[in-house]
Amino acid sequence: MLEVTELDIPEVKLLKPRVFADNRGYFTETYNKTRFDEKAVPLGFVQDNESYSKHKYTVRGLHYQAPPYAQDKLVRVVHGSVLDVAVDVRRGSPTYGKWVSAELSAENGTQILVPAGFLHGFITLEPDTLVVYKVTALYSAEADGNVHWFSPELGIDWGVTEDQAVLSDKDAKAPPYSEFETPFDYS
Ligand SMILES: Cc1cn([C@H]2C[C@H](O)[C@@H](COP(=O)(O)OP(=O)(O)O[C@H]3O[C@@H](C)C(=O)[C@@H](O)[C@H]3O)O2)c(=O)[nH]c1=O
Repeated sequence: MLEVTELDIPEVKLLKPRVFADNRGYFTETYNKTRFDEKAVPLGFVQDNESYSKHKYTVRGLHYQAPPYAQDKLVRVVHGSVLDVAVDVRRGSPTYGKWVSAELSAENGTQILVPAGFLHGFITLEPDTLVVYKVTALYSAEADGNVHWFSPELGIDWGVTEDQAVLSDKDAKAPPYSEFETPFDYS
């Protein structure tokens, strides 16, 4: 069983796999290709990632990989919690420049599918947060790009002020959305 719901940008989906609880704890299939392809969208994942963030309010994002290394991402949290954010940057999309967010936690077991053509980022809501995600293209340092997470034009509600966030140097120095030229097209 896999429950799939669409967010306000319908290509961004939330997935909830069935959890089998018993006296020992639980079992769940976090990814089943047949069910995923049937209920969400057929995709070929080629890399699994894990990131650990020590502090509450660590922000990672907003990131993308330009074509031909564009990545669809299937993201979940195995310890702690995050607010996960996806921004539509597909030129010509009816929801271009719009963002959606969802809370992912170890407790709710919710996964988010962030398609290629979106900026992606998250803020940890607890210390010791472990995020794991599958992607459909291999990492490419050359194709890697970022946009400043607190760009005012985007108006993302991160639930914090800018000075509260813990960031990498790269993300702190990221160009604002006003300078971003999207490499993605809507099709
Ligand atoms: C993302 C990535 C990074 N790296 C290396 C590059 C760098 O030296 C180190 C840390 O990379 P970063 O600072 O970019 O890691 P991080 O800020 O966690 O980047 C990630 O953020 C989230 C929000 C995403 O959506 C991911 O696609 C990815 O961009 O790991 C890889 O070797 N493979 C990868 O796939």
